[in-house]
Amino acid sequence: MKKEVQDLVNAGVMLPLMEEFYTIQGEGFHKGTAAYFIRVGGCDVGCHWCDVKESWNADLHPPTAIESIVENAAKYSKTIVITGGEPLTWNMDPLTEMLKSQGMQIHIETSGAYKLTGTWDWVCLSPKKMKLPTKEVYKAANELKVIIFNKDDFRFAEEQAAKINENCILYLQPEWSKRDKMVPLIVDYVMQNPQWKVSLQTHKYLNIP
Ligand SMILES: C[S@@+](CC[C@H](N)C(=O)[O-])C[C@H]1O[C@@H](n2cnc3c(N)ncnc32)[C@H](O)[C@@H]1O
Ligand SMILES: Nc1nc2[nH]cc(C(=O)O)c2c(=O)[nH]1
Ligand code: SF4
Ligand SMILES: [Mg+2]
Repeated sequence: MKKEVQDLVNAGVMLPLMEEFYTIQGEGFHKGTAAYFIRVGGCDVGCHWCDVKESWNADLHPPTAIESIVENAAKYSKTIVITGGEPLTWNMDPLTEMLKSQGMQIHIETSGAYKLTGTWDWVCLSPKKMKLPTKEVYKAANELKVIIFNKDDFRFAEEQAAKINENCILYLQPEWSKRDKMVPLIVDYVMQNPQWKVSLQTHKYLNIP
């Protein structure tokens, strides 16, 4: 990548854009709501069950001016979800400022592993054991969404819930490939521990992006 472009990416005024699509938020608190998704490339958290591994290598995704990202988004929706990859790999201040100036509601899907940048109307924190969230993200999170791949993830979920702000809504979401095994355990767990709610990847059942 040319140095000029690299500098713009580092500043957050260009971002490696993997894909953008208008769909229904499938997961968590806003499931069922129409939203425009912006998927930014780049992630080195390394979840072995990640369902978008193609996003990891930022070099495979074209550096794109945030003006053009915002211009596209404005055609579709007032509700924007920034995801990835790990969006907090990059400085989210310029993108979120520009989306806000267009009056958009901006949500983020994040592992919280890097510095919290950007201004957000909704923060979905999905913490990962390999790279834990920063203190700031625990404070800012509106929902905590822990992925359940095995039984130890229930322990991890409680450990994360102990660190989160008191208004945060708590979700357990089955890892997709383990859903048949994990869903019954999650159902029992939520009935025993009703401070938690179930989140499913409903878009996968609906066969939409
Ligand atoms: C692909 S990640 C991108 C955003 C950010 N890197 C993160 O992990 O939160 C979007 C959401 O999908 C979840 N996810 C990824 N792979 C999954 C899988 N195989 N089963 C269930 N949820 C998954 C993540 O935990 C996260 O909540
Ligand atoms: N429909 C739909 N809802 C989603 N919620 C979080 C997603 C993500 O990959 O961040 C996602 C996604 O990829 N599609
Ligand atoms: S942090 Fe998110 S994008 Fe990165 S590997 Fe894990 S699930 Fe995938
Ligand atoms: Mg997804």
